Amino acid sequence: MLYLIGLGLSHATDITVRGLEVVKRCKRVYLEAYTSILMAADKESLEEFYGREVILADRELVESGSDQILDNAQDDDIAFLVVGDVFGATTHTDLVIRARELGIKVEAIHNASVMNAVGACGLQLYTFGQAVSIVFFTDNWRPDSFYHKIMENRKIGLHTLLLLDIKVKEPNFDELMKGRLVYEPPRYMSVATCCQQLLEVEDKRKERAYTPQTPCVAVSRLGSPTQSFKAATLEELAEYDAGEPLHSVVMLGSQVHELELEYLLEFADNKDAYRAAVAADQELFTKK
Ligand SMILES: C[S@@+](CC[C@H](N)C(=O)[O-])C[C@H]1O[C@@H](n2cnc3c(N)ncnc32)[C@H](O)[C@@H]1O
Repeated sequence: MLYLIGLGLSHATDITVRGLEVVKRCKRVYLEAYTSILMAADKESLEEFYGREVILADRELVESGSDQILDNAQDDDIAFLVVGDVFGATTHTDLVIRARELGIKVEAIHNASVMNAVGACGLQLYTFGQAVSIVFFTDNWRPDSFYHKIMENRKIGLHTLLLLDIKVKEPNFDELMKGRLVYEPPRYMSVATCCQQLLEVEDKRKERAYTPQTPCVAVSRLGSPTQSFKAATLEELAEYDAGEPLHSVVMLGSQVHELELEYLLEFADNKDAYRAAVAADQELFTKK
């Protein structure tokens, strides 16, 4: 049996009781280590809490070496641990499909995900549209396919959750040219970088999916003791230091309920200015 087990967002102890029982009796335990990180735990603290070895599974192992993970899972119980919820990243549906092809039974043990814990900022989960991923721009690769998804969400009043790029185990190309495989330190996109990239894309496209004054919420280290929210405009967040990773951003939809706004104002430095930005942003789409 392949068990996909969500770990929640922060502490080693955020795993569910059922998840922990399964981890303790599985033959091998893999930790998916490239789509997210726990805010207050790492491989060593998980091993200590579970009382057993945890094998780090990088992107290469999960995407190209899944047969190694699934080896003999027809007979043995294998645990595959995912930070957040098991289906909070699309990659893991591939693993389930591969397991099914091999005749391996699969069971998911769910947990909190950034996709639902983001409700802690005060915006209603029911009024979120498509989530989008924002990847690090490079000198010659500046993808903006997220733009039309934000536009679609905002046209019908929905909020957009922006999930920010994580780069782990990226080879250093200069070293690679010299025939050496050296990895760059991990990089986690910040709120500021995300918002700067969004402003650049709007400046280029000029279709007004959003403006520099569009109200957003910065979401930092959700579920951890240092969790924080900042309600501000896109251009203000482009200058905001959100501290240690992980970060996400929510761009408000063009319809914001009064209760959502009341909740959000707690996180605004200038409540009147934020309220005015929300009102002006709603006008943007009623005129279209
Ligand atoms: C590809 S998603 C993986 C989601 C994960 N499987 C889950 O269910 O929560 C990773 C991105 O989600 C966001 N994220 C995940 N955990 C977060 C947290 N605790 N606080 C803020 N953002 C978080 C970050 O933008 C991060 O780069």
